[in-house]
Amino acid sequence: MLYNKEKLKELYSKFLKNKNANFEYQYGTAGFRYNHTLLDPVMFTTSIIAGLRSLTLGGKAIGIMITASHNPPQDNGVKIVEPMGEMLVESWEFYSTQLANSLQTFEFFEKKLCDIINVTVQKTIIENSLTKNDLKLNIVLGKDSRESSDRLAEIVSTTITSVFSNLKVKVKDLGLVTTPQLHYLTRYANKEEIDITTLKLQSTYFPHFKQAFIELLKLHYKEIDPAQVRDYLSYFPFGKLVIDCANGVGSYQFDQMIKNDPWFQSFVEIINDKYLVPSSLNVNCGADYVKTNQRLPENVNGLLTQKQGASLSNLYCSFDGDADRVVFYYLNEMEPSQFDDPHQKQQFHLLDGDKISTMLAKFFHDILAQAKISQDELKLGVVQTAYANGSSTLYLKDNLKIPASCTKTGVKHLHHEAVSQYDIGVYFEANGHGTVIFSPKVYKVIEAKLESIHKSSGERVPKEIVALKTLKLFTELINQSVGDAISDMLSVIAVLIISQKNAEDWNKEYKDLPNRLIKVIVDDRTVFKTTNAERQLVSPRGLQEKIDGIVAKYGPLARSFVRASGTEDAVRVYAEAKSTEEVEALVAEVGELVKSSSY
Ligand SMILES: CC(=O)N[C@H]1[C@@H](OP(=O)(O)O)O[C@H](CO)[C@@H](O)[C@@H]1O
Ligand SMILES: [Mg+2]
Repeated sequence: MLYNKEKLKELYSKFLKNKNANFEYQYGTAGFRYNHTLLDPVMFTTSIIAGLRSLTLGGKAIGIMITASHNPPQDNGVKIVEPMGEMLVESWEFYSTQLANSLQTFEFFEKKLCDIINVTVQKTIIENSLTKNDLKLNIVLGKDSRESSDRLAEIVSTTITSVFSNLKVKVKDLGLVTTPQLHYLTRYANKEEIDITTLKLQSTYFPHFKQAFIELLKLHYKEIDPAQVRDYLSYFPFGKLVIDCANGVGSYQFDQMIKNDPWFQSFVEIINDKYLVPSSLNVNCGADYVKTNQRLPENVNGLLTQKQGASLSNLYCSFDGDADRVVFYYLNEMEPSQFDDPHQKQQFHLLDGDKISTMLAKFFHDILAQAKISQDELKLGVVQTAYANGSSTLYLKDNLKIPASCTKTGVKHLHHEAVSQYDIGVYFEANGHGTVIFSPKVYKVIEAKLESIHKSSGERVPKEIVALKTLKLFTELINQSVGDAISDMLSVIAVLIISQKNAEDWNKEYKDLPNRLIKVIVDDRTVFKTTNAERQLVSPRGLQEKIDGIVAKYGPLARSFVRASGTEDAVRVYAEAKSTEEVEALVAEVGELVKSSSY
């Protein structure tokens, strides 16, 4: 038998004590995510599923992350990470949901477990003629800073080690890590085929990203003595980089990354870093707060920093609770004393996920041109969702002539589109969650070009070489497995420094249409079904026509759509229009329509 039946039964009783019999769990966009009091049973079943996934893949390391990202402090959640750092495959999301909802009696639960084992691990055993001795199970575990995270992590470790005590089991508990760090280390363990118990951020994640960032600066500012890293500061087109860490794990981890590095410390200021006070997580701060409310988080002081005798504006960014999202912003250059209200909107400029993706796309577009690589050789494209600002899509298509696709919400959809459609696929949700992926062809083209330049007549072609090396270093600086606030932040500032642009230059590329996103609570959100990358409702019947009728009143630039959230019990209404007044009126009208419909 693969599992220890006695232990399974014991833990079943232990973790099901607080089970709410009528509650239906769903592995959604971001795994299971609920109020923490509902999570003990689902932690138990999800740990078993993760264990089976590892066994099915011949002992490949599987990640488990305990987090509820930007949700309020009382929530928590769990998601499973595939060996190469990707999100769990869809068929296994289904098994996870099935097992979590089969807890009525122990017999029923065990039967369901055996059914899942039969179609998964058992197949691997037969196909590879394995014996029990060959079966290995490796789990890499991480958690965010919520109060309930310790308890939930304990359930995972206990379940894995007890239920599979008959097999060769290893669980590496990384403790407090960001979601992307967990993805990165899971991928690293499998790529390098190393014993998971030896995994350390200090020797992998931190040096990797720091190194790529510094190498990029050295490549572009050769005239400076590379030993004098401090000198590069004079090339920074902003004063300080102020990072709002949402009082979450990002503050702990970024602090670890730079703590022995006076150079990084000299241009970074971390605010909202109270990860040891879990009740403050995401409260009036963090990427979701800043993006949704389009205002500053708490604790931003001072707009300018004195550098080399000049006053330079600071650049700000906000991570979310598990540091897989980042948004940037800046303030007009005014002394703090001139502000009546530090939250005045007119002085606040948001640079969200759309601004990040368009900036990166433009940068890679220019780099490819400098490296003399055509669009036929390497296809560059951007993936967005319906929430992308209409101006960003027009800017990509009309100004930059870069293809842009639209997918359903949830990074797994964007990731899939980026991988299948493009060689360099830039994908970001408007909320700042995203990354860039580079196909194997990118690496081949870079190497082939570098080699042919070196061979050809000995003549140096510096601009082309610098462009090729820049591209190569960005494949390192970007965490390709998943959106990563730390890696994305370093990539953005690297682009700003290399192109010598400040936040205002960046923002000027296109002007966002005023937009608004609201939540409407309805009796049953599952009746809201969509098509066309979630931009149109097919159910409830007739509602889309009514929405179209309202939108038509607001002119050609106006847009509004309605969809059920995958992470909250609510329906989301998004609107954009040519003025703030119009967008407020439009979103209110569509919101009222949804609310007043008797669903
Ligand atoms: C409008 C919006 O921001 N939706 C978010 C939110 O999904 P919903 O399905 O809309 O609840 O959480 C997801 C997971 O973090 C994220 O991928 C997505 O972008
Ligand atoms: Mg997150």
